[in-house]
Parts: sequence; structure tokens; C-alpha cells
Amino acid sequence: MDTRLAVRARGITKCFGDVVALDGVDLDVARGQIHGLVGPNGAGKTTLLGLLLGLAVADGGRLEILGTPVQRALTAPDGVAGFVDGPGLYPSLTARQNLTALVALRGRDAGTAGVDDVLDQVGLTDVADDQTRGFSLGMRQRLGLAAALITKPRLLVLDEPANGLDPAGKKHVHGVLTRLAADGTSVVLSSHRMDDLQALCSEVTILATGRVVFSGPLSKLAAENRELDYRLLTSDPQAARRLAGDAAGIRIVDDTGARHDAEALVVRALVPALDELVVQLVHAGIALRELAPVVSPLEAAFLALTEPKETGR
Ligand SMILES: Nc1ncnc2c1ncn2[C@@H]1O[C@H](COP(=O)(O)OP(=O)(O)OP(=O)(O)O)[C@@H](O)[C@H]1O
Repeated sequence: MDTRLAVRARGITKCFGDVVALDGVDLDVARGQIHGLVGPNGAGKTTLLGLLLGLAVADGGRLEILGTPVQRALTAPDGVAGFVDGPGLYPSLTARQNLTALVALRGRDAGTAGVDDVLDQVGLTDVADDQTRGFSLGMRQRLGLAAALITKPRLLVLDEPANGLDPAGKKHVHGVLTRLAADGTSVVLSSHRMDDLQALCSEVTILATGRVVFSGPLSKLAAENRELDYRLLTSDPQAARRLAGDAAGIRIVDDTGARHDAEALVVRALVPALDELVVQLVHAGIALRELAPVVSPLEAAFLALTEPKETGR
């Protein structure tokens, strides 16, 4: 048992009939860490989050949550809160009534945060007395977060928490999660958005078809990625293309992106070869007006790790 870890999973398996949703998954989440779970559709993220929330029981493996081994029973482990597949709310009740009902359900002895306090934390004070029936997806997500916060969790488990949030809402929720983590709460969240993960998480676990293909710091994920496609805009596109064609370690790629631009040059290269190309362009009197990776290094690494391998047929 490791008390520094909020989650310690070893060799977790979970099947639904013939479908192997989780296939020997290991996961370590440190206390006070925001840990991202990513992977293509059907990779097993929701299944794993469901196990952490006690919504399902693993078929095999060992799971410790907040230092306590999880028993083979469908109960939410002590100190854990969150939701998968959207929060469960009573549509005919207001936001405040939903939270008050939750407090009542937990009983007088359970430590809870104040309803007004959590509504304020997630930015729903102005609509606290509106029926949740009329809430947008983003507002429901925020209320779901409030419902989790009211239980004062030590481990918060969230499935796509930024779903439906506008940019201001996302920033707000990111602020809430970052403050919670700074106060020692661990957060495990799934997301398809690399920019959200980069903004929030110190570590990520990438799942692909039920297996862990990467787990560790985001910086390591970026560093592990090798060649990337870069888009260059220069003062002399033809001369730049000729130079790039002759440069060592540089491969010219067709620009088929959404921002297709005949003037743009897209090259595939390692960073040192790209550096050398930039130096050559400048020496040749060609001005470099724009240089950026076509997709972010993290997204490129994610795609490289999760895309099905070519079978060669
Ligand atoms: N209750 C269930 N009954 C049958 N199969 C299930 C069930 N829940 C999940 N699965 C299957 O298990 C696999 C993993 O599903 P899961 O929902 O965990 O993936 P996910 O990574 O959350 O996907 P997404 O990004 O689409 O939400 C999928 O093949 C899915 O069809």
C-alpha cells in the first residue's frame, strides 16, 4: 500500500461479454495531482473512471484508492466523487435544490461543503434558483462539478469535464480544479482535448484498446515524439522550396491541411534539421514570416501512439 498515491492500479482487467474494455491496466495517480486520461473512442477511459467511482467492479487486478484496497462491491470508495457520462441531476429541481437534496441524502454526519459556496465556486450563483431542466450542457457540467465538490472529495473523477463549456466557463473550471489540486485533492479526468490536458495536467495516461501505451509527465510525451510536420511562410516561396528540397534531413510534404495555402511550405523534420534549414533560408536572404508545427507536439505523439499500425497488406 502506498499512501502517497491517490490511485494505485495494477493489472486491471474488465470485459463486457467478448469485449475486453481494460486489458492489464496499471495507473498511479499521486496525491494533489491532476492526471489526464486520453485515448481514442472505445479505448476504455470511461470504464476505468467507472471503476474509480465504484460504479463497476474490475474482473481482475488490484486497485487501491486513497490507500485502501477496493473491495469487490459496488460502492463509491470513501473520499471519491465525480461523474461519468454526464452528471445525474433532477430536472424539475433548481440547482440549489439538487445540491440540498444531495446533502440530505448523505446524512447529517457526512462532512459537506456549503451549497452557496460550491455554487459560487463553479460560477452558478446567478442561476441557483432556476430549474436545471433548462440548463445548457455547460451549466449541467458545472452543476455536476458542484455536486462532487459538496462532498469535499480527496479524489475527484471527471469524464470530459470541459464538455459544452464556453472558453470563459472552461477557464473558470480549470481554475477550480487547479486550486483543488493545490490544496491536495487528486483529480483524474478524461479528455479528448490536448490543449485542455496541457493546460491542466502534470501527467497523462494514454489508453488504446484497453491498454496503457503511455503514462507519465506531459513533457516526456512531447520529448518522445520525433519527426514533426512544420509549416513555413517565407518572403520567397519558390526559392525556399528549392532550398528545402536540397537540405539534409528535410522532407517536403504536401500541404493538404485545412489552412491549405499555395505559398506555404510544409516540411517533415527533426528539430536540428529544421534549425539548419532556417539558418540557410536567412543566409540566402529569404525572410521567415511564420513557422509552426502543423499539429502540436503532444497531439502528434498521441496520434503516433494510438493510430492502428499498418498491417502491410
Ligand atoms: N456496459 C457496457 N456493455 C458492453 N460494452 C461496453 C460497456 N461499456 C463499455 N463497453 C465497451 O468497452 C469498450 C471501452 O468503452 P469505454 O466507454 O470505456 O471507452 P472510452 O475510452 O470511454 O470511449 P469514448 O471516448 O468513446 O467515451 C468499448 O468497446 C465499449 O463498447
